[in-house]
Amino acid sequence: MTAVSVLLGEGVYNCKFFQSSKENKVELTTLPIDFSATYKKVAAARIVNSHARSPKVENAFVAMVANSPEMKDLVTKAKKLANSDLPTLVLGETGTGKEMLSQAIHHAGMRSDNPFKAVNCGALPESLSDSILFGHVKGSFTGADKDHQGLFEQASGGTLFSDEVGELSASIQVKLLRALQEGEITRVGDTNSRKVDVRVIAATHQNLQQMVLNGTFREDLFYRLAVGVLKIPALRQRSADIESLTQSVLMQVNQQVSKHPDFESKEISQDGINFIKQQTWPGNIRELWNTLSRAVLFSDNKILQAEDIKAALISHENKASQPPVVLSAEEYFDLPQHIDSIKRNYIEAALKSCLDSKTKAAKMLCLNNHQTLSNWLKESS
Ligand SMILES: Nc1ncnc2c1ncn2[C@@H]1O[C@H](COP(=O)(O)OP(=O)(O)OP(=O)(O)O)[C@@H](O)[C@H]1O
Repeated sequence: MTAVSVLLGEGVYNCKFFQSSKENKVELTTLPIDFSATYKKVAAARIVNSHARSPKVENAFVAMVANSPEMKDLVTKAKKLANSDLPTLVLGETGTGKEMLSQAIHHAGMRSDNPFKAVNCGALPESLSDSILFGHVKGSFTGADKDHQGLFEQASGGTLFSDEVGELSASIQVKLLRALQEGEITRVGDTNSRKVDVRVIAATHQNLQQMVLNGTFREDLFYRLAVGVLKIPALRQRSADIESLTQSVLMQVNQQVSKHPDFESKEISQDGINFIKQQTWPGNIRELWNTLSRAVLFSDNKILQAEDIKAALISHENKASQPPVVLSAEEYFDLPQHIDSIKRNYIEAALKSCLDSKTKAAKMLCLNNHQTLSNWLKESS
């Protein structure tokens, strides 16, 4: 009779099989089944799922309000991704919580003891982006008076959150691809490359797939980044979150201003919450946060009412400042030209205050991306 026994090796899946018989005693044997291929996926799924419910993971996500079915589903996926160490792409409009979600993934995962570094690729000065991301060696350019570690090296063992990844120039896209593919970077001016072990979580409010089609974003980089994809819904698409988000943000705003000598903790009425629910919030949770901060600061009411929120809304103020339009029946008014001139004025003002950063100016004007801003500018000139 032949008995087969399984001996577990160092890893969970390293198995050796022995068979014993009177004739041959005990000998190493092979089985016509690839156990590791069959059970590895099941075991891995079990590990990821049990990890996804651990206290460490729950703590990492505790501050994220997620009551709506869309957000619950998203957070469940994010918890699984946290332990997978896969490159992750977080999509969502401005202010929806892309950085907060990425931080939670980092803190829930196995890299949590190492740094979380964040970079806004849209705000990187063209001439320094290479050095900021990948570092430089002394003397590589004017002002490089000592060796400098880039963010990739600073995030060693941890996570690099690359916000507005669609803004990276073609040459930096190539270097990022190499860092992801080979795990290697080269400092500016260096002849040797260095190994890096960094998880990249990229984020964007842009349509990267469209950018791939337009030829402005590398297809190979897109597929490298878009392994785990998480799309955060806009605030107006998750009304079930608005009340708890409002309460959570209000609590944090109260905490922030609590050191002020005249501080009085504020609450919000149901009427105030209903008003918040009716707004479209193009700036999402960040806009809600800023609006509530202004309302807490300016209102004399201990319980914030709808009119307090209305008064604190920037967009409402803008609308209120428009004069009423009066036109007579025989009058002609060139509305397209008027709209063009409004567009041009606002874009120029935004570019000026954002020091010519098209991405920031587009964000300021609640446009989808810098390309929309460029198109509008071209059309209105
Ligand atoms: N689900 C949430 N629960 C509680 N607070 C949130 C949530 N999502 C976002 N916030 C808060 O909203 C603000 C904006 O979030 P965050 O900076 O992560 O957005 P973002 O999408 O990365 O913005 P941007 O596109 O401008 O970079 C932060 O103050 C954050 O703490």
